[in-house]
This record gives sequence, C-alpha cells and structure tokens, in this order.
Amino acid sequence: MTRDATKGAPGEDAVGLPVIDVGPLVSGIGDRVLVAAAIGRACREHGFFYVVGHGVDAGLLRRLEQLGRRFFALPAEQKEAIRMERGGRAWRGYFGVGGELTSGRPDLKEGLYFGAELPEDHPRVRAGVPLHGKNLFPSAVPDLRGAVLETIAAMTRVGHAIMEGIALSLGLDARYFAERYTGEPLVLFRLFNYPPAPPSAAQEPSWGVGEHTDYGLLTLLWQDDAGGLQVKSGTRWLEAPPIPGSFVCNIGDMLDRMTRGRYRSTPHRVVNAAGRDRLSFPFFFDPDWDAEVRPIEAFVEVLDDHEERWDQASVHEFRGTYGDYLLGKVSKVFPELRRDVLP
Ligand SMILES: O=C(O)CCC(=O)C(=O)O
Ligand SMILES: [Fe+2]
Repeated sequence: MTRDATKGAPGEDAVGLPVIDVGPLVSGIGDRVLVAAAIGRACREHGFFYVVGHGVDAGLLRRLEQLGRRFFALPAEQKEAIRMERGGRAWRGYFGVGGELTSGRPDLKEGLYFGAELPEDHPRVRAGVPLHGKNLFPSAVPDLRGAVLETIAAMTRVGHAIMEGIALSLGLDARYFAERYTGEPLVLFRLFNYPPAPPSAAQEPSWGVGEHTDYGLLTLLWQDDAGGLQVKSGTRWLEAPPIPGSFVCNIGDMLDRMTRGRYRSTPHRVVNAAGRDRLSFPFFFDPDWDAEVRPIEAFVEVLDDHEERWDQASVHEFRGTYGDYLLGKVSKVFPELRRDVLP
C-alpha cells in the first residue's frame, strides 16, 4: 500500500514522505479502508504524501509538459499577450518572473493560471463573481487548450476520490465533503516555470516560491525531474523529490480548519537549484466559492498553531465563505490585481 520516499534534506536523516496507491479510491476496486488509513496517517504526521495509482494518463501529462515548455520558451511579448491583467476578474493568464508575492516577496517563477472554463452566460460569470470565467489560452501553442482542460477534468476526479479517502480516514461518511463543499468544487490549475536560482552569496536562497500553505482543501502537484520542493515536517524541512508517475498531495487551510488543526496545512517552499528550468503543475481542489467552511462536529478542541504559522494567521478564526477567504489571500499575493478582482 505504501512505501517511503526516503530522502531527507542534505545533512539530515533520511525521513520519508509516504507514497500511497489511491487506486481503490479512484477505481472502486480494492480496499479503500486501508488506503484511507494510510492517508489519515500521512495527514496527521506530515500533511504531505505522494499519490500513485491515480489513473491520470501518463501520455497526457507528457504532452502537457512538452506544451508547457513550448509556451514558456516563447518570446516575452507572446506570453504577455495573455497576461493576467487581460483575464480581469476571472484571474487567469500569464504573469512573468517576480509577478507573484507568495510570502510577501517576489517569487522566482513565471506562471500561467487556469480554472474551470465557464461561458459568458454562466450565472456566476454574469454576476461578476471573481475567479469565475473563461481561460486565456496562447494562440502560439494551440494544443495547450485541450491538454489543460483534459488534465483539469482528470485531476478533478482524483480530487473527489482523495477527499472520499480523507472523509473515511476521519470516521465520516465517504460523501461528507461532496455533500457539503465539493458538489461543485472550485478548481484552479497552474503551469509554473522556475528559472534556475542564481548562486546565493547570502544565507537566504532565491526562493522559487517562499514558505506558505495552500488555501483550500487539497493540492495535487505534478513536478518534472528538477526537484527543489521542500516540506516542513515539525521543525524540519524535508525534500520532496520527484517520483515518476506520482503527484505530491498536500492539505490546505480549509481542511486544517474543518479538522480543528488535526490535519495541518503544511508549509512548503521551492528553490530551484538544478541549474536549469523547473516545470511544475499544481492543481488546487477547493470548496465551492459560496460554501461556509465549518469545523467537523466531532472535533471540539481547537489545536491552534497560528503563532508558529508562516503568516501568524489563524485558519480557525475566519468568518465567511471560502470565496471571501481566497480573495483575501489573492489580493496579497497579486497586489496589483486587487482593483480588478475585489468586488
Ligand atoms: O511548484 C511547486 O513545486 C509548488 C508550488 C506551490 O506550492 C503552490 O503553487 O502553491
Ligand atoms: Fe503551495
């Protein structure tokens, strides 16, 4: 069922993040209770694990990698033709290196943002709900559209399946999250390209992404073979090296909130020390925009860690919908978009 990805950060003991075969959750064949127990253990111990047996076609991911590389290799003006400012409230499109400030400082990465492809006459688009709308696709790489939309659909299925495992691992009905929060999940998908980090004279490396936690329920991340993702487990930073055919899965702030701190959203960061570009594709599986995310009834005591958190913010104190929570975060990481995105 599980094996260890044994590789600690340099100079540390080899400490493994578990590798979990989620096949039984995805296909319905096999023992999903055992898988759920492995997921539960991983969530309690690390908040991070690798996922295999996810059923997302390897050929599709290879194609997406090639198309992604082709996009990022385009001349700047062709990438800028679909820059994020053009995506308006839908919050889609391209931003260049330094355009996103994940932990208050510019990240050493460029990215292309996607989400569910919604037509102009969709009620939420007509109502001007932020983060809902059409994607911006590059005309110079026409096949990217199909590959991205196919990947979003496939990863959405995996997201639902893992959330069933998480529900079972918490002693809840498998449909607990689907019935309350993810009937219509908010899904966001990004292609990132990290240029090589310059050798740093100072002690602080040039972060591809600074330390942060993710905002929603689950993140599934495809990464190429460059490495550089680091995960905080307790007080230690562990490497999460690439494992071919896997996604890295981590839990976000909303699951932390629902479990009152039992499943922590684990801080992570990226430094690309490979000396060449690093490509990664994170997929965010989040609650419906209008959902008010509440603690699970069975958990009474709050295990609050906000004083140790990277942003000193408490995920437990927030009041409002997931959309409100997300907008608060987005406006910090893309300050120049605030005017377009905030209602
Ligand atoms: O690119 C990566 O490996 C991680 C990206 C990430 O943490 C994020 O986008 O939230
Ligand atoms: Fe992240």
